[in-house]
Amino acid sequence: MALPHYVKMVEVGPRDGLQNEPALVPTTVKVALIDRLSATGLPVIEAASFVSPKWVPQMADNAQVLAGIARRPGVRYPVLTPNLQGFEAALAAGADEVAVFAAASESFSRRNINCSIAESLARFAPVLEAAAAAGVRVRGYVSCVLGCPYEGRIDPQAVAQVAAELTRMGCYEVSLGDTIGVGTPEAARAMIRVVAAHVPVERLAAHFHDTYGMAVANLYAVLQEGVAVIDSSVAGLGGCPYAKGASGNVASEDVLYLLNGLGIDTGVDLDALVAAGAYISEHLGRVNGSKVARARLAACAAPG
Ligand SMILES: CC(C)(COP(=O)([O-])OP(=O)([O-])OC[C@H]1O[C@@H](n2cnc3c(N)ncnc32)[C@H](O)[C@@H]1OP(=O)([O-])[O-])[C@@H](O)C(=O)NCCC(=O)NCCSC(=O)C[C@@](C)(O)CC(=O)[O-]
Repeated sequence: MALPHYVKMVEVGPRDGLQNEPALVPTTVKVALIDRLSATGLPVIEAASFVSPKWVPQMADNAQVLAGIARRPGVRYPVLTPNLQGFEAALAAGADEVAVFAAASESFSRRNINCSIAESLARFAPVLEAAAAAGVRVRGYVSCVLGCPYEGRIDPQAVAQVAAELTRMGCYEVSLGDTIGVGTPEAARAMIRVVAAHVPVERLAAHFHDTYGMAVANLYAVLQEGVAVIDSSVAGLGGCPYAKGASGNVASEDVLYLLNGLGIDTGVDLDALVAAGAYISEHLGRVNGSKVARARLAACAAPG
């Protein structure tokens, strides 16, 4: 299949990236990061999650984050909602889009949201109903699409079943998470082919973590299968609190460099994205997880 002409980049750093930070990141820093990201041309920035603060303390300031950001016209700011309680809180905080999150692995579902896959889907049903009534779009996630930290290999048919059910329930897009970043290109391609037999490929997103350094290669494989929505995290921030050892999402700067090199339009400015990643890396006091950003920053710092 020909490569897409346009890819929608979904920035998940402020949520997926920061949810795993051990020290609480000040709300003002989260807001400043999101505002820097929205100035880069990114069309979607996942801003927070409305989950139990006992489970993920880093996201406890979700409403303050939504209240603090300067919403840019044309940019969407989805938030994660695992149940109706989360949805109602998100709506009250002014969320314009939400995401529900399931898994293709029973063990991961239990560890992440304390219920089976079937129970999670049953919990999402009232969220989707309430969202439809409120005119709020809902995205769906499926975790562990290329491997599970507790069960190992995951059958692509299991991924397809959950993705198809989320679509049937009303999710406009389903994001497929390689939560622990164990995929390789042909496995990613094969998984997409199986899922795309049940859900149109235009409605699928790739959400790949870079634990084994394969994410960019995996993205190139699934772009060739027609996937045109990519989730990524500025400076490669993150990990998952319920997947020990999982590193961050693929870095947004690395994805953009790949897409620019392939001549695929995104509307995102690489220099502005590098600057946003430098800002948060400096705040967190950590090495920038994007190789592209490190190279660009080093080139800027070099004399002459
Ligand atoms: C789903 C629950 C809440 C179930 O947790 P539970 O303990 O089974 O829930 P419960 O309904 O029995 O409620 C227990 C307590 O939580 C409260 N509660 C209940 N719901 C909410 C809510 N929405 N917001 C705030 N508080 C809530 C509720 O009020 C109660 O409070 P208490 O009476 O004890 O004071 C919990 O397991 C949870 O919050 N899990 C979140 C886990 C999480 O955020 N994981 C990371 C995101 S997923 C991810 O990163 C993967 C992804 C999406 O990026 C894709 C990929 O890479 O694979």
